Amino acid sequence: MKIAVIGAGFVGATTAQRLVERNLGEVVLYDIVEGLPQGKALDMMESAPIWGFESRVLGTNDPKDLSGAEMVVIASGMARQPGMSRDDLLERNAGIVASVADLVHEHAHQAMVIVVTNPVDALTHLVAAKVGTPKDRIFGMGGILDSARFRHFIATEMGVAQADVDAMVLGGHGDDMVPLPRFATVNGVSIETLLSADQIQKLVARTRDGGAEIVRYLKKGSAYYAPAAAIAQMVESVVRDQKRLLPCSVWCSGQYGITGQFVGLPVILGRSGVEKIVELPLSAAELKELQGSSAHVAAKVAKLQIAA
Ligand SMILES: NC(=O)C1=CN([C@@H]2O[C@H](COP(=O)(O)OP(=O)(O)OC[C@H]3O[C@@H](n4cnc5c(N)ncnc54)[C@H](O)[C@@H]3O)[C@@H](O)[C@H]2O)C=CC1
Ligand SMILES: O=C([O-])CC(=O)C(=O)O
Repeated sequence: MKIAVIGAGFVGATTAQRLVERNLGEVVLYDIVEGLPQGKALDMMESAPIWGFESRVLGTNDPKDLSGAEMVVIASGMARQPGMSRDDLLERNAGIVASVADLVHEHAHQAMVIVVTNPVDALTHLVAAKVGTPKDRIFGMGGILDSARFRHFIATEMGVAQADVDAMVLGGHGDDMVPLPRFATVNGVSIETLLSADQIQKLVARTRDGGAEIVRYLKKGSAYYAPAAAIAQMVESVVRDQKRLLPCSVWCSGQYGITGQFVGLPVILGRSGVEKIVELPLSAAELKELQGSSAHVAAKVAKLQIAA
């Protein structure tokens, strides 16, 4: 499968690396900065004999190279700086993503699209509107990353294997995301029986702050190793038709009482894209939080004044 990654910055380039190292397809890494995607692609290809992968990555500044891509990952745009929220990126990144959406529409309008640029839920809405991608073939990345952070924090707090921890974070990928401790387990055992309410609340708060915590350390940008792993997991579920159950920002048409917008929900991802939105039996309080987070996304979308 030909997979285009748009934006050869920290997230885009690390994603390209993860995709080729897992032999998930032929990757085209596109950026507007001359030489940047070419240099990073050549560097990655020079690791192929050592690391032993056969997939190739082509770096380019020519939008024509996007032609024929079956999947497009959009990771172009500004990353936040300390003190900023993801929402503060809305106007700047909407302009960048809108111009990228025009390129995708022109060169790869049949492609399945994964949006990463923040604020991701609102910008997924923008791309869907501009490219005209069917709603089950476009989704945003946020929930897998937030869930991975929650899982990591639980594993670290308990001193157990990372692989034994499962957890789910729903809602918009922002400060009011909705971690669900009631659905978090260590090898099938609810964390509510293993940790105190106070410990769980601290893990939830650290998860909500997870992106900002990295920004405070890096000072000049945001996370990219875990984000790239999350994107690669989405791509792999589609390319290998794995039908993984993963939280992704998807178009809601009544699920969880939410209609006409993108927000993070559990979905089954397979070869045809979003094959099913899974409806969990949320408590009234969890549902209220999810709907509140989705109302926040809707307010951002309203600011973008996207033509219907
Ligand atoms: N959804 C999520 O969970 C996550 C989202 N992000 C977001 O991903 C985005 C990228 O982050 P980084 O890679 O760290 O930033 P970066 O600054 O390292 O890279 C951004 C790249 O986009 C390129 N670019 C700008 N305009 C472009 C255009 N019109 N066409 C093609 N390329 C263009 C830039 O030249 C740059 O190379 C940010 O908006 C960040 O907030 C980052 C991590 C997680
Ligand atoms: O925090 C940011 O701005 C980047 C991001 O979305 C994350 O790492 O969760």
